Amino acid sequence: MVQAKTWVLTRHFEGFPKDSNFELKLEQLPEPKDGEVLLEALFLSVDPYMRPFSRVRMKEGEVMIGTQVAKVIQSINPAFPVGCHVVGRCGWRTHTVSDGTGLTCLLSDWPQDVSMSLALGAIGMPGLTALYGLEEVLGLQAGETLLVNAAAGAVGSIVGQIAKIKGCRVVGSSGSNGKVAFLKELGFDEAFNYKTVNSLEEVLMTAAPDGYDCFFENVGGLFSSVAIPQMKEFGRIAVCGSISTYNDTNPQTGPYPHLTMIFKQLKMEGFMVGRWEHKNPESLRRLMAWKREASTVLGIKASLGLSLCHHSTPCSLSCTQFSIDMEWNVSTKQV
Ligand SMILES: NC(=O)C1=CN([C@@H]2O[C@H](COP(=O)(O)OP(=O)(O)OC[C@H]3O[C@@H](n4cnc5c(N)ncnc54)[C@H](OP(=O)(O)O)[C@@H]3O)[C@@H](O)[C@H]2O)C=CC1
Ligand SMILES: CCCCC/C=C\CC(=O)/C=C/C=C/C=C/[C@@H](O)CCCC(=O)O
Repeated sequence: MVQAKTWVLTRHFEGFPKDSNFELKLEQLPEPKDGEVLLEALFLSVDPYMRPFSRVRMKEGEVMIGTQVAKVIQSINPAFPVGCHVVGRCGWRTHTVSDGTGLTCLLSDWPQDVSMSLALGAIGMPGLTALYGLEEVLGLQAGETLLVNAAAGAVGSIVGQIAKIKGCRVVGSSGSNGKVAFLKELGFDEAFNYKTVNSLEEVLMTAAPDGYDCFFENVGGLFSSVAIPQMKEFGRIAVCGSISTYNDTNPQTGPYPHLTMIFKQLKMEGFMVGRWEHKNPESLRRLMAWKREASTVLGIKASLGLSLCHHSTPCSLSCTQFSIDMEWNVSTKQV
């Protein structure tokens, strides 16, 4: 009988998540029955969406939500034979008995020299979010100028790279000089540290004096208020995330964008990556093809072992994220 280690959300987050929000619990798993598989987690994902999602979708005492790459170690389900690798919404746990619901096999020809951790990053949900935001929401065209914030993150870094592949001019913001250097390495035309600039407005204007055709919005709040007036007439904004507001205990208020949106005739559309799930198999192949065409393109490791920022491990960019070490100790310090 297998014993799973699970991380349980003991208390809903108030402000920034803390170690004390979680408790390690052991769970005896039953033997898999007909149609079931036993999974062993290899890579675990931590994404910003878990903060707002957990608040509305979870009860205290439940295993923390999250996606993982897992290996099938026992199977009575022909769709998932022993040894195959899957992506599944199993939550923060080492082992899972699953009837196959919500499991997706990794691309059958996943190359040996590409870490499967990318199935949680560039060639997984964050990569798909970048692709759909650019193609389905913004309809980004060659020659256009794109702004993306949280640009060194799992989504933003792919947004910038795909936009460059499409022949666009890309401006990205991030919160450290190390991340700015990383964005330059990825081929961003302009990158700046929003925490140290004297004037966000000035730096956005200097980076794109004629304004922005498209804005891939990950941050919300103050950044958004300053960026929206920098759009060109008929500019398009894809609202992917609002990470600067997820830990707020009191909602942020204005300035509100309505007047700028009217005068500049802007389009702003929120989206969730799941809207285009039917396109995922083909889209994942496209992301993998880009990754294979040029080793630097989309070459960001999602996570190694169970360390959970989306850069390489150890992360040289000082991301403040959750991490869970190989002994399954959870921590919210920098990784
Ligand atoms: N709509 C959808 O379907 C999806 C939306 N998302 C959203 O996309 C966004 C990016 O996600 P992802 O790339 O996975 O995230 P990552 O965890 O990879 O990166 C997040 C980065 O956001 C920046 N950030 C954090 N707090 C703040 C803040 N208060 N103000 C400004 N920036 C901040 C930090 O970078 P820095 O140091 O540069 O500030 C941080 O590293 C999130 O908003 C997420 O919710 C993600 C997946 C799907
Ligand atoms: C309920 C409030 C939602 C607010 C939206 C917040 C942020 C946007 C965002 O980050 C959306 C992310 C979507 C991620 C989807 C992930 C799926 O692949 C799996 C999620 C299901 C799960 O983990 O159980």
